[in-house]
Amino acid sequence: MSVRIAIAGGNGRMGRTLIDLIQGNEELSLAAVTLAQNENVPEPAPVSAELYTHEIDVALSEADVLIDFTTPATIVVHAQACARAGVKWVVGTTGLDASEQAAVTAAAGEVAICQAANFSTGVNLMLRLVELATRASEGETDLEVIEAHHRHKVDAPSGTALAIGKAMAIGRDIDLDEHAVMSREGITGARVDGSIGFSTIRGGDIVGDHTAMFVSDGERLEITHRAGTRLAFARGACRAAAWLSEKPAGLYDMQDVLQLRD
Ligand SMILES: NC(=O)C1=CN([C@@H]2O[C@H](COP(=O)(O)OP(=O)(O)OC[C@H]3O[C@@H](n4cnc5c(N)ncnc54)[C@H](OP(=O)(O)O)[C@@H]3O)[C@@H](O)[C@H]2O)C=CC1
Ligand SMILES: O=C(O)C1=N[C@H](C(=O)O)C[C@H](O)C1
Repeated sequence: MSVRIAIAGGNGRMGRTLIDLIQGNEELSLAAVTLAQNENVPEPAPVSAELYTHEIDVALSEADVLIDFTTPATIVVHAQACARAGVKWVVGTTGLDASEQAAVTAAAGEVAICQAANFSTGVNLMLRLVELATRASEGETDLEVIEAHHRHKVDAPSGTALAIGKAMAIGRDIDLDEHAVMSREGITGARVDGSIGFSTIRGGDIVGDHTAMFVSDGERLEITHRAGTRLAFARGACRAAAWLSEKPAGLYDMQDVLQLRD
């Protein structure tokens, strides 16, 4: 039996990529696609127009797992809807505030959820390498994260950049919020020792580039991941959906799916 998937945000960049991908997937079948209230079924529609709905509850009534790459503003409604319907949830949306994140965590008490800032295999391996490199680096090594994305991206730094910063903070045994420097401008003064700096680039159609830098006097290590296509994220999200279908309630991430934990 295939796992029945509802896709939220079917007209979005990730939503369209997922619709195409799921059609060739033997483990998953497409059960429903949601649209924002202001959106229409695309013409021509890539799948039967009957699969599209504006109502999340209608979509969930047909599905085992919701794959969701939409906006932070949808998170609370989708969290409550998944918990109510007993539908598992793959959450890729980034830029959540504390109350939106709390809604995800609360829903994980009812259903299995896989949440990741980045579903690509490469970035998840990179997160492990970053933690390892931070642990191995000297205390005076300066830690910096650079990310670049397409001109339409609305949140900064990217969720992945923040996840890289978190991996650095874990490796150094410090709190990211207390040590992050999100931007620099004007007479900033010299670099603060022990800080983790973030730099953001937005332009054109860049799918998603991330570099973790370990800079010390006399040498520099850079770990870079470049996504060439959104299929890298969509494949991971589909893998997470299939994996999740066997799991009890709880909050998981892509490290669990890829068995990258210690
Ligand atoms: N974790 C990961 O691996 C990845 C995460 N992302 C994240 O996923 C999110 C989406 O990215 P992307 O696809 O590029 O963005 P898009 O803006 O292309 O797609 C989002 C879509 O969701 C729609 N939408 C908004 N509200 C609802 C709703 N209530 N119900 C259904 N649809 C809704 C939007 O409509 P409208 O435009 O009318 O608001 C839009 O069509 C972002 O937060 C991004 O950072 C992206 C790639 C990979
Ligand atoms: O908005 C995007 O496009 C992406 N967002 C995610 C993020 O914020 O890290 C993942 C990927 O980099 C693409």
